[in-house]
Amino acid sequence: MFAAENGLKGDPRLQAISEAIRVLPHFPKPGIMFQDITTLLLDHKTFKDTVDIFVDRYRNMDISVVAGVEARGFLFGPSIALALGAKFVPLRKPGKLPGEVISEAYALEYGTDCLEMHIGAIQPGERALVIDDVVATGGTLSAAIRLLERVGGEVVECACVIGLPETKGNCRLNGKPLYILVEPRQIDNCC
Ligand SMILES: O=P(O)(O)OC[C@H]1O[C@H](OP(=O)(O)OP(=O)(O)O)[C@H](O)[C@@H]1O
Ligand SMILES: Nc1ncnc2[nH]cnc12
Repeated sequence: MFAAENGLKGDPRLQAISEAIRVLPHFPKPGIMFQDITTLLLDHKTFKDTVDIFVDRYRNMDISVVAGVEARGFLFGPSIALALGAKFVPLRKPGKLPGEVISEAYALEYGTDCLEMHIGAIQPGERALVIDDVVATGGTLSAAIRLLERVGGEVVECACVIGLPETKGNCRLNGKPLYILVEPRQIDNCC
């Protein structure tokens, strides 16, 4: 669900967040409209508003785990975790975590990728929020949900700053709710 349809209708922070995201056409390959959140991070107020919206939403949901998806989920997740009094668990690409891991493969547009999580990072029954910058097909978040559920975690919700149109239907999010702040803008400065 989009934040604007869920209590934040007309909230000027959402428009500011949308406008702070740079849209770069044809990155990393032709035809992709890349949603670049690094420009949002340059704007302290808007960056803080982004984190605060998530913190306000999850403050009273008894979340003890914030799981961030590599790489850009790492930019938002730790701040949210600290504000909630929760632990932060990194979900990393293959071969990056030094300890014993469990892995979940997922489909990309072309080929597959994989996310890994340290065994022992979360305990059965812990309530988790999964955070990333963008959801497009939902494949990445679905793998994240599977990882957490394999060790008995309860995924309360997945949260993203941006939801691409492909998100509609949410069919690949394993039945878990998805909370999105803004839709992508189509273009900034084309070609
Ligand atoms: O919903 P999906 O279709 O799965 O796509 C969303 C994922 O794609 C991007 O990461 P990317 O795979 O580019 O990895 P990176 O952050 O390591 O560059 C983005 O940060 C999400 O994690
Ligand atoms: N258009 C896009 N911009 C940024 N990250 C993405 N991940 C998948 N599609 C993306």
